[in-house]
Order: sequence, then C-alpha cells, then structure tokens
Amino acid sequence: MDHHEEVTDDFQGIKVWWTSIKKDPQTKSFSFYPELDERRFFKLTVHRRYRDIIIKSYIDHVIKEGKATAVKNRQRKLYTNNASKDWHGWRGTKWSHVVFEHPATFNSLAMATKLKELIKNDLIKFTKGKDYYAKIGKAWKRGYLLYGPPGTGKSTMIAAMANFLNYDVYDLELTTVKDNSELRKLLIETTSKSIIVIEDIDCSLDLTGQRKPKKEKDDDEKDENKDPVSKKKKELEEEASKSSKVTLSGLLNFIDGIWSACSGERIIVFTTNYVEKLDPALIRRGRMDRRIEMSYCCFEAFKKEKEQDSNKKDEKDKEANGVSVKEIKENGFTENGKV
Ligand SMILES: Nc1ncnc2c1ncn2[C@@H]1O[C@H](COP(=O)(O)OP(=O)(O)OP(=O)(O)O)[C@@H](O)[C@H]1O
Repeated sequence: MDHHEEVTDDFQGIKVWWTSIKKDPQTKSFSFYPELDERRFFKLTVHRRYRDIIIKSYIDHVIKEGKATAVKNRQRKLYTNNASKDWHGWRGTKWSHVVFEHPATFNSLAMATKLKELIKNDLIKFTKGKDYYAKIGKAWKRGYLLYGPPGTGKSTMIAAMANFLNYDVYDLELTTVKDNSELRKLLIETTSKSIIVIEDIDCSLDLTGQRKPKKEKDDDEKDENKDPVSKKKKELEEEASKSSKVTLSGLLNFIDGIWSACSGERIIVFTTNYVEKLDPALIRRGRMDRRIEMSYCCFEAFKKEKEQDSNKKDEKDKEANGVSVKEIKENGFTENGKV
C-alpha cells in the first residue's frame, strides 16, 4: 500500500479502515541506509462501540489470515540430503534445495474419485489436528505407505499431496546416510509443514535394517556370473556397506520419537514396489496411518486420463485449424476395470 492509501474490511458486519502511514526520520543525520530510518505502519480505525470486539477477536483473525497467506504465497522447496562429508565447512549444509514446481494435482491424478476424496479429507483432517494431537499426547505427524508396481503414480501422488497442502518436500535418500546418528541429525533439521519422502524403502533397507543401494541390488544377479575380480570387488563393497548402517529400528524410533519433541506438522511417505518384502513392524497401524495401493488405473481413472488427453488435443487442434475435436476414441478395457 502507498503512503496514506486506505482500504476497508468487514468483520462480522463491522466496518474497519486500514490506512498505510509512512514517517520520515526525525533526525537530520546522514545515513547510508535511508530506507532503514523510514517508519511504516498501519492505522486501524473503527467506531468506538466496536473497540472491544476488534481488539479481542479481529486482531487475532488478521494475524492468523496473514500467516496463512504467507504460507500460501511462499515458494516451496524440494530438499535432498547431502552426504555427511558435505555437512561441514562454511558452505556445508545437510540438505540442498531447489524450488518445488511439480505440476501434479489431485485433479490431474488418474485415480478413482472416491479414493482421491478419501486421501484429500484425510490430509485436511491432519492439518487441522493440532489440538487433537496435543490432547492425545502424540507427535503431529502422519505416515503414508504408497505401494504398487513401477510407474503407477506413487511419486506423482506425493507431488499432488505437497501441492494440495502447500508443504515442502524432503526427499530422503537413505543410501547416502551412514548411520542412525546421521539420520537423526537430518530428521531434526526438517521443518514443519513438510512431507518427508523415503522412496523404494525395500531397496534402501532390507529386513535386517542393513543399507543396500537400489542399483547394486538390481545388478546382484548379473554379477554372480562375472569374473573373480568383480566378485571380489562386490565382496569388498558389501563389507564396506556393513560397517555403515541405518537400521530399520533406528528409522522407526526416530519417526516415533524425534517429532514428538519437535512441534509442527510433518507427513512421512514411504513408497515401495514390493509391499510384501517389508517388515510388518514398519507397516503396522500407528506407524503407517494409511496404506494406499497404487495400481494400474481403473475405468474411471482411465476415462479421466482420456478426457485430459482429449482436452490437450482440442487445444492443439484449435491452435492449428480453429476447430475442436470432440471424439474420444474407444479403448480396450477388461471387465474388472483394469487396463
Ligand atoms: N495415476 C496417475 N495419474 C497421472 N499420471 C500418472 C499416473 N501414474 C503414472 N503417471 C505418469 O507416469 C509417470 C511415472 O509415474 P511415477 O513416477 O509417479 O510412478 P511411480 O509409481 O513413482 O514409479 P516408480 O515406482 O518407478 O518410482 C509420470 O510421468 C506420471 O505423470
């Protein structure tokens, strides 16, 4: 707002006036930073008879709305953890970030509408649950397990969740975390209003809690048939990996423990392609509040996809010829709704 600009607001039928005021410095001393000497404030004017209501309720309401708007307008971030050798030194940080700009939304996600609504309601309930979690004495956190074959939209779902809630995303790569103590330090540094993601949990930790990089695991079978040099190299690598461990119990304890001590809302999402490989302790209720199966899309979801494709095609055709294409071509479905 400019100097002396005025806006009005309405609160429970009461009209209030806000005026922006700028005051120049009283002293005539010379300053290299003149703008720091300038004083700006807002004057609130209201009829005398509403003074009590405005002081008791309106000011709180304005502060709350202000905070919500700041959260909505802030640039969200996608964090990835650095290896511990990069944590120290004057430029050292535990997490690196880029601006999070994934376009996925629940609208663009091809999935049964009922399930989408269920997830959205669950998320909304969670964000409004501050008092509830405080009352029951539990950390304000929620765990989701997304499982299903590759390419069924698990990562897309996480992006849609982050966009829906306006949360930051922490992509925690466990294969670069040496031990439980490093994991603890990383988790403590996460901020509230964030989603912590551990993708392909079955590849990052095996059932004994030992780390194992995904690529290594995929190559295991091929390596068996290789020459003795490769075999020896693999043995040495395995030895090295054993000396640095993030255990499953460590991970679970931190999730349950650390965040009870930290205030603020956090969601943790695990993804896996092989739910049957996971330790039941990881996926029991209380640790993973919701388990969501991502599968090849049902009829409803497929229809949505086709509609979107058709809309995109419409736009393109309009650009090219000035005519719209209405027809959605028939596609093959099986009777149980899977494609
Ligand atoms: N249900 C879906 N709705 C919209 N797009 C989808 C859906 N499923 C997959 N896709 C698209 O397919 C691609 C792969 O999806 P995504 O990476 O989310 O799958 P994933 O289950 O996380 O795979 P992986 O297990 O290999 O990590 C993305 O480009 C995404 O847009």
